[in-house]
Amino acid sequence: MRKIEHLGIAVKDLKKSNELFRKLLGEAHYKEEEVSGEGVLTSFFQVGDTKIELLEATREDSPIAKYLERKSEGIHHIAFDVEDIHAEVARLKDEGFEILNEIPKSGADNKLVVFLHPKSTNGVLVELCQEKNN
Ligand SMILES: C[C@@H](C(=O)O)C(=O)SCCNC(=O)CCNC(=O)[C@H](O)C(C)(C)COP(=O)(O)OP(=O)(O)OC[C@H]1O[C@@H](n2cnc3c(N)ncnc32)[C@H](O)[C@@H]1OP(=O)(O)O
Ligand SMILES: [Co+2]
Repeated sequence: MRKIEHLGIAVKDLKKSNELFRKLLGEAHYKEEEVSGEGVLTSFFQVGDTKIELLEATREDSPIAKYLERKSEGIHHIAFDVEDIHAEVARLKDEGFEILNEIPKSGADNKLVVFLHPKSTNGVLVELCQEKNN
């Protein structure tokens, strides 16, 4: 794990939250991107060498919609940058973590992503991400 790539925050209204986080961070988001496979519309803010990812649900069965039903807005996941996602998945599986998708899927911002079940990580949803073209 090289660094915290981003923190994911579940929000109800991306437009309003973009404005709120612009005020908070002093700089606007640098991109919005829909990831249809995950049922989310994301927006990214650069903070030093890491990022904040805001996530709004785009459909009822989106993980973000389910999360907001059960809990409230707030930190949804922590994402770590990894050099070799397949090697990390194998290592973490060996260590007994529950991998939600062993085959990396397409995330936002040109990344391959894998999630670990929060039940195996002290209640924190963990995302691994690897830059697609490295
Ligand atoms: C675009 C991409 C990117 O960055 O590139 C993204 O981030 S996409 C981000 C959106 N995509 C994802 O999150 C994909 C991975 N997530 C999932 O597969 C799912 O959301 C799960 C994490 C498995 C949760 O789904 P579901 O609630 O249906 O599952 P379940 O019944 O197995 O487990 C339910 C238990 O997990 C807890 N739980 C659910 N979501 C949680 C979260 N984000 N953080 C911590 N705990 C969480 C529930 O409160 C419940 O706890 P109790 O049992 O104690 O009540
Ligand atoms: Co994420």
